[in-house]
Amino acid sequence: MIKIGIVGGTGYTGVELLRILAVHPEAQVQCITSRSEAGVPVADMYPNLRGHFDLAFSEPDPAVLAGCDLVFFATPHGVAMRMVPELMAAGVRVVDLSADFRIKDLDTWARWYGMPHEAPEWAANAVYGLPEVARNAIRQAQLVANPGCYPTAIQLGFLPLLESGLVDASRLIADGKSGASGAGRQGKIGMLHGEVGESFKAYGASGHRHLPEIRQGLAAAAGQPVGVTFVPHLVPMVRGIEATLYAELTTADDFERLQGLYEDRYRDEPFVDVMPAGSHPETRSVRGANHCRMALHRQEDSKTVIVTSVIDNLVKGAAGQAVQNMNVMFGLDETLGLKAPALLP
Ligand SMILES: NC(=O)C1=CN([C@@H]2O[C@H](COP(=O)(O)OP(=O)(O)OC[C@H]3O[C@@H](n4cnc5c(N)ncnc54)[C@H](OP(=O)(O)O)[C@@H]3O)[C@@H](O)[C@H]2O)C=CC1
Ligand SMILES: CC(=O)N[C@@H](CCC(=O)OP(=O)(O)O)C(=O)O
Repeated sequence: MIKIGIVGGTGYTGVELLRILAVHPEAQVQCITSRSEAGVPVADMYPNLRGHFDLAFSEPDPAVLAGCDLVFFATPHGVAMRMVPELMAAGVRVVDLSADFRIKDLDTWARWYGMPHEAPEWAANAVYGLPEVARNAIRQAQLVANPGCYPTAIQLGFLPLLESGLVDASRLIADGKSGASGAGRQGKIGMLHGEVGESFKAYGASGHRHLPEIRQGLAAAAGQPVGVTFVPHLVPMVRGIEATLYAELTTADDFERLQGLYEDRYRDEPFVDVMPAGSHPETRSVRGANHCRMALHRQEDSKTVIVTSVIDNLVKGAAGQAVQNMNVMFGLDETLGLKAPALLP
């Protein structure tokens, strides 16, 4: 059994990790931290976990965490980078769900996250944990930076186009929509039901912190710098991300090849489903599941390829992908604990 610690267990991604790990046959959660709820039994706070966990939340204690095989950080940005060096020295493996280790250029990181990076050596060593791209590196990694939610849906949707060089990499557009759980569990006026319900808006249109992460991943796929416009939107639902992606084919004739290209690229990927061209993947088709579903579209004989891509932000966009990374790191079947289909309706 893999001995697991979770730092930041009371947030949405923390409780989603617990929901997935509760039925994972190789994982044993030993410690789950919360400073504000220390001493409270996990099942008192989250009744969906009654009968699954006999643990109480505890204060983060580096000595206890150092006794784990793997620690997940489900904390706000800036927390993991302060605690990870000590865990690395103790030989513990870490999957960080925050953005602390996702961006390699630390000046860029500091600009978007508003603080200097405090563990630059580990930022350089961390493996960006998108298994569909970096499976071999993840196997060996001591520190995995779990991708952000929008960047997961967007990178998976664009990858085959960029890897094949069939589109103009300088003019990509990603239109993202997320449910409110993407903003976490802390109280914020903008996330009240009365503010989010019956309404729909774009935000971060002049620049969102996921932009440099998306750009970094797409540039690696394209083998050249990319130009990408990303605009996120807040949708009155709890879970789910839908990304509608636009790219210009360099030759119009190539559209017919694209469906085969996508199917070939993801044929062996257990969590990526390429639907028939023209389908419209819905967020509810991935709700609670670790899948990314996508479909290709073209309007008449336009040179614009449209890809629609959906994930559950808390599963493939966070906790599910983190457990997928754990499975890869420990040489387990990658789908262990993640086989459940989506909840529908
Ligand atoms: N929500 C989503 O869809 C996604 C979120 N993420 C990322 O995952 C991380 C967690 O997100 P989410 O679960 O939504 O966040 P929440 O705000 O809901 O939860 C944060 C958790 O971290 C703990 N925490 C806060 N500050 C500290 C600290 N200084 N030291 C130790 N623990 C701390 C909190 O408990 P306490 O204060 O009691 O200690 C709480 O349990 C974030 O970095 C987020 O960006 C990634 C992908 C998707
Ligand atoms: C709806 C909403 O507010 N979403 C969050 C992104 C989700 C998130 O937590 O970001 P990471 O994936 O980087 O951790 C936002 O736009 O900041």
